[in-house]
Amino acid sequence: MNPSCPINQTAIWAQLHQHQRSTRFLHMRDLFRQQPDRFAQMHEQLNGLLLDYSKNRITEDTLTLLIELANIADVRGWTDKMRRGDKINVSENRAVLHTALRLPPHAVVYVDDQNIVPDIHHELERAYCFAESVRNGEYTGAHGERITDIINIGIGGSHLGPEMVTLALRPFQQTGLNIHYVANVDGANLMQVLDTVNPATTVFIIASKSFTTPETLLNAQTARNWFLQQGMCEVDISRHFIAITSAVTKAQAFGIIPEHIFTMFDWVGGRYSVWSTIGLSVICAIGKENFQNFLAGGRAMDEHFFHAPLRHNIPVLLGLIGLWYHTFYTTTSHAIIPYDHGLRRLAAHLQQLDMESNGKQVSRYGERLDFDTGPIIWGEEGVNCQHAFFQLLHQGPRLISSDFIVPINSFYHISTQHKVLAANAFAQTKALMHGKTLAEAYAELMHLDNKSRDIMAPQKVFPGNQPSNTLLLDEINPFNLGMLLAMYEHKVFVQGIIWGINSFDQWGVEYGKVLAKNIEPELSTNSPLHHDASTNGLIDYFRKHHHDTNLT
Ligand SMILES: O=P(O)(O)OC[C@H]1O[C@H](O)[C@H](O)[C@@H](O)[C@@H]1O
Repeated sequence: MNPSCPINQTAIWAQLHQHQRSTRFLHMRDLFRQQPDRFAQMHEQLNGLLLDYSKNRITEDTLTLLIELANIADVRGWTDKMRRGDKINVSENRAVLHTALRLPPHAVVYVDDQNIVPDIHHELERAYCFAESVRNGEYTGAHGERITDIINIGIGGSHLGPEMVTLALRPFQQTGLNIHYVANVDGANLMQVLDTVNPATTVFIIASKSFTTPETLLNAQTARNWFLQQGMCEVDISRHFIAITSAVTKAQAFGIIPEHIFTMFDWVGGRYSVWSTIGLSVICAIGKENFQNFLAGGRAMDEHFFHAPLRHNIPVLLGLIGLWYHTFYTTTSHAIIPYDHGLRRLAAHLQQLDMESNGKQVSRYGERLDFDTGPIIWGEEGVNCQHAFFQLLHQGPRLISSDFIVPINSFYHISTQHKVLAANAFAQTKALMHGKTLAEAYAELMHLDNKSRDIMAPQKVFPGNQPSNTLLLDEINPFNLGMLLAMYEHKVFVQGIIWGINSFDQWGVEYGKVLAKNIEPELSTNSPLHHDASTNGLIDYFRKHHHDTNLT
C-alpha cells in the first residue's frame, strides 16, 4: 500500500465488510454439518506442529477474500523488505532482523553495507562458551565455588521471552543451576530472590538493550550493594556481574568488564530478542545444543513463512483470521490458552509481542487509522482457567477468539494425566464451537416439572459459535517451541502490515517512562505540584503516608 491509498479505502476492504454482514449469522455447527471434510480442508502441518483453524466463523470465500487483502497489502513484499534488512522500523530508522538471529553462519544479510551474520554468531559463540563454563563448573565465583544461581535482571523483552522459554524447557534444564528472573522495580521481586541465594555462588546478568531502563539499573545497583554487604569485595564484582546490551560503554561505566559484556544489536527489538544473547540465561539453563535446536525451530518457521503459499501459510492464516475478528467483527480480545504448565508465561510474552507491536491507531505514515487494530492478548494455562474465566467464554455475551495450544506428549511419563489434560482441551473447543441449543437443554431436563424446566433450560443454553484455533505440538521441546514463538512473531507482523502499522516501535511506553521520571523526585520533596487534581492528590497522600526506608 502506498500512503495515498490506505487499506480501508480499497475495494477488498469493502468486500470483506459486506461478506461479514452476509455471513455473521452462520453458526459453525451448521458449517461443520455442511462441510464434513472441514478439518481436512482447514488444517496445516509443519514438522511437529499442527494448526486446526476449522473452528472459526469462516468459509472458503472468507479465506479467499482475506488472502486477496494480504496480497493487496503486499505482505510478501514487506516480508522481503524485513528479511533483507530494509529499515522498515521507520520511526526509529532501524532494520528489523530477528529472523537473521536464526540464520546459519554462512548466510549473508547486509545492514548499512555490512554483513551482520558473522557478528551474530561471534556473540552467540561467546555466550555458548560462557554458559558452558558455568554449566561444567570451570567458571567459578570469586572464591572458587561452583555457580549455583543465575539472576537475570531485566524487564520487558529482556525478561518475558527468556523467562517464558526457561520455564517451558524446564525438563531440558541442567540440575543444580537455578535460574531466577527479576524484573519489577518493586523491591520485593529482587529481595525475595536474594533471600534464597549465596552471593559467592551467584552470577547476575544485567540484561538491557539500552542500558538506560531505570527499573533494571536500579535493581542492578541494589543487587550490587547487597552483594558487597554480604562480605564480597569490589574486585569480586567483575566475576559475578555480566551484561547483555547494545550500549557497551554504558555497561562498562556500570563496572562490568569488557569480557563479560555480550553485545546485542540495534536491529533487534526487545520483544523479539530472546533469540539473541538476551537469551543467555536460557543458554545457561538448557545448554548450547538445545538453544541451537530452539533457533533451528524458529528458522524452520521462517522458511515456511517466507515460502509457503499464503493459503497454506500458518502465520498468515492465523494473522488473517485474527484480523477478520478484530477489524471486521470489531472484537477486542484474543485469549492464549496453553494446556501445558511449562507454557504458563506464554500469554505474558505474547502480550508484549502483540500489544506493544500492534497496539497503535496511527499508520506508519502518521495517518489516524479509522478501524480497529491490535487486540488485547490475555490468557492462562489450561485446565486451571476452565475453573476461572471459561464461564464467560461459554455463556458471556461477547465474541472472543482464542488459541488452544496442546502438546500431544508430556516429558513426564504420566500418560493417564496427560490424556485428561488433552481431553479437556478438545472438549472445550468443541463446546465453544457447538454450544447447546434450547431444545437440547430442554431434553436434558425431562425429570423436572414444566415450570422448573422453563426457568432452568435458558440457563443451560450455550450459544456456541465461539471461535478457536488449536495448535498441537508433538511435545514441548526446544525445536517445537522455536517454531511456536516464530509463528506468533510472523502472525503479528502480517497483521501489522495489513493495518499499515509500524509494529516495531513503542512510543506509548516511552511516554509513561518520561512522566515517571518527572514524578519520582516529587515523591521525596514538598515542592508544589502542578499535575491534574487526581495526580496531585495521590502524590500528596503518598508523601504523607510513605515511610522512608532504604538498604544502607
Ligand atoms: O532492554 P531494555 O533496553 O532495558 O528495554 C526493556 C524494555 O523497555 C521498554 O519497556 C520497551 O517498551 C520494551 O520493548 C523493552 O523490551
